[in-house]
Amino acid sequence: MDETPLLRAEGLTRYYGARLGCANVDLEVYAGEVLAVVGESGSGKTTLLGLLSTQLAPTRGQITYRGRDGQTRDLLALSEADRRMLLRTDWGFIHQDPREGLRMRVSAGGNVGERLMAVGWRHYGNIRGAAADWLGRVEIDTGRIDDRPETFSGGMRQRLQIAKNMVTRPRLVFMDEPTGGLDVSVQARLLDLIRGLASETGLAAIIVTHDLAVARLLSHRIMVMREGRVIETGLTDQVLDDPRAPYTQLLVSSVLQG
Ligand SMILES: Nc1ncnc2c1ncn2[C@@H]1O[C@H](COP(=O)(O)OP(=O)(O)OP(=O)(O)O)[C@@H](O)[C@H]1O
Repeated sequence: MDETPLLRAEGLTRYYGARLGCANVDLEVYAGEVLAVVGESGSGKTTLLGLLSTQLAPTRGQITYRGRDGQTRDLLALSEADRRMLLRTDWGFIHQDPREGLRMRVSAGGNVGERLMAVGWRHYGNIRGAAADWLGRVEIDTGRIDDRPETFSGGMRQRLQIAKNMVTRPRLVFMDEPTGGLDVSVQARLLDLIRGLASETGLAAIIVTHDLAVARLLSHRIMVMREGRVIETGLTDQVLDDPRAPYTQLLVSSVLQG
């Protein structure tokens, strides 16, 4: 692993008026590492993901990112155009609801191809070839390349959203409950797929989930949040097998009982 983190946040704090979203979050993510952010509803996970991906402005705090050129930059000082470029190339964002990450009336191939065109690909045959390749990798029949995602099942839509994000070979992917709202059997397949892609491509990922089983399966490190604050952080197996904070103990045991 590279010694400089890919992404580093210090003291990240966000208030919505008087209501706290999250407070004083410090974190680092290294290349090839999957970090899970877990916590109950309202603990600040989505807020944190929004802040880290620069879609939400912090009240306080700093975020730096190491680009492909090896330079570490202050994310909050980037121009809007540079931020947008990062989101299209170096980063991916997998929404819980695939409809937020896809254009439902554009063909599956068009959805994937669009992202390549945004980074300058022009040759139709190459774009279609890359789209077909990625559909295959996420186990969507390439015969469906001209179909719209509105004709796809929930699991297929989510796999298409993943293909769309992965086609530009991002270095960091943000995922917000990527398997939420899907049947358990569909979830299991999707988790396998994400795990395979992450280890194959050396991708770094920050995954927000309330599901400890998802965190266990996908992440190397875990961060537990409660009421906007980080309660505990560490290696996933260590934290889940031997939680230190009483709150984490409660979280882990309630899952075991459930
Ligand atoms: N747009 C907003 N305006 C006002 N308060 C907000 C807004 N978004 C989030 N909050 C508040 O910030 C806190 C953290 O919410 P957040 O959505 O980040 O939690 P979460 O852990 O992602 O929850 P969930 O799992 O339900 O999505 C909550 O108290 C929430 O009410």
